[in-house]
Amino acid sequence: MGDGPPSAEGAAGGDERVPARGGPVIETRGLTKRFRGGQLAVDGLDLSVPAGSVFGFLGPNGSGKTTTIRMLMGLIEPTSGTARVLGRPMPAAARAVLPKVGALIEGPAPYGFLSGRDNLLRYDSADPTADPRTRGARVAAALDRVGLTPAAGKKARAYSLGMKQRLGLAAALLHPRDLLVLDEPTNGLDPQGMREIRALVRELAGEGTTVFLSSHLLDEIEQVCTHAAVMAKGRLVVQGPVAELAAGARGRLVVTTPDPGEAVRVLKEHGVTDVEAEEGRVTGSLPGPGSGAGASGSEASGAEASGLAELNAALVHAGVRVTGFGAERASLEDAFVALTGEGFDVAG
Ligand SMILES: Nc1ncnc2c1ncn2[C@@H]1O[C@H](COP(=O)(O)OP(=O)(O)OP(=O)(O)O)[C@@H](O)[C@H]1O
Repeated sequence: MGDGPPSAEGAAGGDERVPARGGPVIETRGLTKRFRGGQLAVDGLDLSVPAGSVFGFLGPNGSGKTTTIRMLMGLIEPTSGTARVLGRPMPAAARAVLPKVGALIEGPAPYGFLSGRDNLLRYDSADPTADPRTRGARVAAALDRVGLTPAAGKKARAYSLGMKQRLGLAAALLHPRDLLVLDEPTNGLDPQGMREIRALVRELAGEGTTVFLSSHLLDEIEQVCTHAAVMAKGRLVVQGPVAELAAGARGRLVVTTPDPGEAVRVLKEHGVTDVEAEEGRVTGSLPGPGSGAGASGSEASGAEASGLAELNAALVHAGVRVTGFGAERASLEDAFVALTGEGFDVAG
């Protein structure tokens, strides 16, 4: 807040390049923000968001997500580094880029004394490029899109948080957009509200809109995103397709047995770490692909499979009765923990 207005378009040399088809919709190089108090909120960020992706920007509270989004939208200037959105430099090209971007940042703030419909009419009329003759139809379509038609005439102050969030999305959807940027779109919503927003995001992505959404919820990213970047303390930990990120983490071994004590001993002897036993179920971290095995997902799982066979044989050889044996697929949370050495501890 109060970090100065975005500079006028053209200040950075009027670069007119448009992203190649399939090229990044958002691209940053060394993007850094140090606030006046000295707080380094974003530190040397290199982000690349492919066209057509649903890109999850993941990190615990305070990891720099909102600050990054504010720089991408030209709301604050970076301390150093560059950001390009839809192929144009930000904040220099903000006036040309922002009409093509729908954004929902820092929570919805409709006028409580106006109905949902009137909020959208007011919002649309503030847009000099919006044709007043088609305003009513545009607003009705946006309300319909987010499922607010039945509540369109209600004062926004009577809306639940989920309804306000949907109203914010409707405002972002008044015009067709190349990119949607949503900061914590499901924050504070109940499970039903979350499902509705996620379904909407999937629908929009299915129509070809690139969606960039921040979240501190790992399972949310796994459910809706094709790609993700993980932030911790202002720095990028990793980015890539979600399937690859999860595959990079080691799965967890699960053995079901009536002899848990013996199973624990044998597994530990064979290099399984972090072994835990509870009620006939023993779990542990697999000796992973890290040591010597190939780095790609398929090679790693090959190495993992042969390790599994040996562990199973060792258990049987030691006379441990095994009723179930296998590896649970690693989740994005496992990947995060493996990459940062920290739990993904979220306060809310
Ligand atoms: N205007 C500001 N002045 C000083 N420090 C700030 C400012 N805005 C954010 N910060 C600090 O920068 C860091 C990153 O904050 P940011 O809001 O970007 O994180 P976040 O990942 O979006 O977290 P949250 O989900 O809680 O918003 C935090 O330590 C925060 O206190």
